[in-house]
Amino acid sequence: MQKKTVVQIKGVSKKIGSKTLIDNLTLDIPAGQVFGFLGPNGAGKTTTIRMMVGLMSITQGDILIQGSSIKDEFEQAISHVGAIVENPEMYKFLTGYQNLLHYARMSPGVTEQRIMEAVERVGMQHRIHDKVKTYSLGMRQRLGVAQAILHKPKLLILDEPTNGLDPQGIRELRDYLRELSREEGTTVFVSSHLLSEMELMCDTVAVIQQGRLIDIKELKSGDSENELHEIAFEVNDPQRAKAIIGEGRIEENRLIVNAKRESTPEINAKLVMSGISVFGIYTVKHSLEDQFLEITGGGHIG
Ligand SMILES: Nc1ncnc2c1ncn2[C@@H]1O[C@H](COP(=O)(O)OP(=O)(O)OP(=O)(O)O)[C@@H](O)[C@H]1O
Repeated sequence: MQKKTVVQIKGVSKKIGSKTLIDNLTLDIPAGQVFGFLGPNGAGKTTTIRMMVGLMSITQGDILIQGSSIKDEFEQAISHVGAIVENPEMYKFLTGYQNLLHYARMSPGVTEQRIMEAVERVGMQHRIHDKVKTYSLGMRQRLGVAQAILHKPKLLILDEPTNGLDPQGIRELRDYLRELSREEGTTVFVSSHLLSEMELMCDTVAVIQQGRLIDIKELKSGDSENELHEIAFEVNDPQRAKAIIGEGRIEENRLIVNAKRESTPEINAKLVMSGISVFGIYTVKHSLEDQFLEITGGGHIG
């Protein structure tokens, strides 16, 4: 079955003066996913997002949202979008709820019931009647997301949502974004320069660098047990170790095997029982991380 597509970025380029910020970017974002947009600082993530929400003009190409062109049918296209691109403006001396009520009055059809539903989606029901000035960064962000989803958009766009959050905050963000995509069928598009966060949050990741799309990867969400890792066994006789295991590659005094983490003890036992001395066992690198570091040159990331 063909996947339904919410966003089609079609051959988009952005030029400012003689500088090409985005270079012929083509990308389909399937419905119902948490889709990651990954790239080092300055790769062009924010520029792309600005074009997706009409904050910046498109030099060449087009972006369709639910089939409507952001260039030619802006009102129609943007009606499907909720976004936090820059920091959302909130009135600090009003409560979270009063802020949402204020926005709801500007969006036709948003009922008080929907406001509370959005509040629950981001887990803010216990603090929603407190003043915004008492909120932590994470809570302000939740309020921003609640505001962005009030009108039940098909697409929620968040630019670097994990910036400034602690690990607990990132976990909570991941949980409610996943729930949002599951419960309301919202497609979530998040940008980040951190692969580790994208891996935890996203179903698919598109990698960009210097304004160009360089890779798209589907991630096996929540299935880390079945993921293959490169596991290195530091041994006295790597040639013989390879013959015993029947696979792997040799690097100096190590045999490196591509295997699930759970098979480590089994491989180790096989080696030891065949008289091989094992001095150390460690996971070399995650393959996606490997690729990402290779592609982006490593130094710029996070
Ligand atoms: N208005 C502008 N005029 C000229 N160059 C710009 C403009 N806006 C952005 N750039 C440049 O375009 C490139 C992409 O910037 P962009 O902000 O989209 O990157 P990013 O991937 O979002 O990175 P970051 O995570 O650092 O925000 C950068 O080199 C930036 O300096």
